[in-house]
Order: sequence, then structure tokens, then C-alpha cells
Amino acid sequence: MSRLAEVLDRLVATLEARRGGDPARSWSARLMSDPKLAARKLGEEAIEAVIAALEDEPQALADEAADVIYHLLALLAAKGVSTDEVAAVLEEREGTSGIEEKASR
Ligand SMILES: N=c1c2ncn([C@@H]3O[C@H](COP(=O)(O)OP(=O)(O)OP(=O)(O)O)[C@@H](O)[C@H]3O)c2ncn1[C@@H]1O[C@H](COP(=O)(O)O)[C@@H](O)[C@H]1O
Repeated sequence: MSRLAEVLDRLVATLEARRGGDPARSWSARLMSDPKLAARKLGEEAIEAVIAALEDEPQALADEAADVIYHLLALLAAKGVSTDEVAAVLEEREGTSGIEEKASR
């Protein structure tokens, strides 16, 4: 398994462990108890990632990418969408061309 896949697995487990926890002590618990906050934070982090990319700042982009991934996982958890559901969509797309898929829409 890749290093990213391993850390994502641990992060998903951490989020589940924080579910229902004290929002004052855990940012994950706070995000999962407030899906609108989780969605807003994901949007903010995505914009920060775009800015880092446009400003050509590789380390800032890596930092913001980590924020985006964490907040996306928290939003999925908050909305009860499992990472298996996302994996199933990605698996379905494997072997297809993104360009062809876009053209058929
Ligand atoms: N990966 C993260 C992670 N990434 C970002 N964040 C938090 O997300 C919040 C983002 O809020 P802000 O945008 O206001 O903060 P910011 O981006 O630093 O501020 P700006 O630069 O945007 O002004 C910060 O409080 C970060 O600490 C994270 N909080 C938690 N985790 C993971 O979740 C675990 C459990 O954390 P708790 O749930 O807090 O116990 C941690 O051990 C980590 O593994």
C-alpha cells in the first residue's frame, strides 16, 4: 500500500474514533457534528490550494492539499458517505478516458 493510502486509512479511523466526541476538544468531532461547517471549511481549503498552485508554491500546495483531503474526509463522515462509496465510484471510472466521459455529458 502507498504511504498516502496508509495515512488516509489511519485518518479515516481517527475520524471514526472522534465521532460523537467533544467539539471543544476535537476539530474532527466539531466538523462531524456540523456538516455545514465541514463543507465551508472544505471550500476555504480548496481555494487556498488553488491560490498556492497559481502562486507556484509547492510546499504551500502540499500543506493545503493535506487540509483539503482532511476536510473532505471529515465532510464525507459528517454526511454519512463512506470512503468505500467513493472508492466504488473511482473503481467504476478506472479504464475509462476522462476526456471521453466529459464529451458524453
Ligand atoms: N489532519 C488534521 C488536520 N488538518 C487540519 N486540521 C485543523 O483544521 C483547522 C483548519 O482551520 P483554519 O482554516 O481556521 O486554520 P488554518 O488553515 O491553520 O488557518 P488559516 O491559515 O486558513 O488562517 C485547524 O484547526 C487545523 O488544526 C486538522 N485537524 C486534525 N487533523 C487530524 O485529525 C486528528 C485528530 O484531531 P482532533 O479531532 O482535533 O483531535 C489529528 O491528530 C490529525 O491527524
